[in-house]
Amino acid sequence: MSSPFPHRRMRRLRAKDALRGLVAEHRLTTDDLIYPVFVLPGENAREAVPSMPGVERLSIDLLVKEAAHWVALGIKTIALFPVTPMSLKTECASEAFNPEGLAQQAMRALKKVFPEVMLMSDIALDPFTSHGQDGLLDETGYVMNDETVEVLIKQALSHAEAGADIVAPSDMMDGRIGSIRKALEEAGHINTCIMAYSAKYASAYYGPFRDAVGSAANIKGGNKKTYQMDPANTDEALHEIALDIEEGADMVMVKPGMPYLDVVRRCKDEFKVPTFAYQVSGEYAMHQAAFANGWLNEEAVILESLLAFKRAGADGILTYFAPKAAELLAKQNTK
Ligand SMILES: NCc1[nH]cc(CCC(=O)O)c1CC(=O)O
Ligand SMILES: [Mg+2]
Repeated sequence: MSSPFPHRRMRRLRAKDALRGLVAEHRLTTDDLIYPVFVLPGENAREAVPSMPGVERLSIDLLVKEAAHWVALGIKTIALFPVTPMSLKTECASEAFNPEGLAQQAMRALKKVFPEVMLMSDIALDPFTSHGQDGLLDETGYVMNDETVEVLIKQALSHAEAGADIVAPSDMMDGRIGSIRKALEEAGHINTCIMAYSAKYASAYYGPFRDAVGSAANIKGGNKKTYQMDPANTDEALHEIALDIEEGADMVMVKPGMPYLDVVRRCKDEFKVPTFAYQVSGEYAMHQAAFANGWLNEEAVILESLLAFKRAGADGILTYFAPKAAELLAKQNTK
């Protein structure tokens, strides 16, 4: 057999924009984006997050104002993360299910003005515990599973009542998806979706987020390794995901994102369910640092980084770049 050259020229299909477009296997659109935002108490409050340049924490009034811009850009889902004052944090995290809590109020305010925008809410106790862990502690400092799940159920119900379209448990307690699903059904919230943070790793990439919500300083024990996953494992991720699907998750998530795209791919191949990934705060921070130094081209790298998630099998991406990416996509489409 002679060599296939020159009949098979891989470069042939790369010669023109239109050809490349024709054979592109994956595409990023604004439909794929979920925008995580931080909510402050009070009014007319706007605070930068030093470790996340370009990200601002906003009080509800400003959040509603800014949301008009995001909606105009085509963003359809917003994930809310409340910043709880230290004075409201307790051992038992009861602020988590306060119907007048910050997340609950923010959801009602946004729903009123933008009924078509989907609201996703974080189910976990870390913004509300005085010790910064995602659950209730026993006397040794261990996060108690079943006791924590009882509180998560109340939190999820209060979010559904406040208008959450998607509740997203990010706590990594065992059995919480099944318990929350059952409670939602019993309360008549049959169409509230659950996006499970199923394969959530004990990652050092969450640092800037913990600055943003003010839980960094107070994490007792310093890490979350007794409930979040070991970065060494992937078979375990599939086991976690299988359980969450069985318990009633509508969508599953892998987190962090870029360093864990192998897990996204394995998840999609194995389960074929709606699969999401979170490009977390640390990933955002390192990109921004490189952009600020002129080391990477901001526009090209943002779109490439997000397209990589699609290629790995993600159906959507939580990203702090969402508005910027939407802007870039709009620009691309009018070219
Ligand atoms: N359970 C809370 C939660 N929900 C999302 C993130 C991280 C998001 C990010 O880093 O952007 C965290 C932090 C943590 O688990 O410590
Ligand atoms: Mg699990």
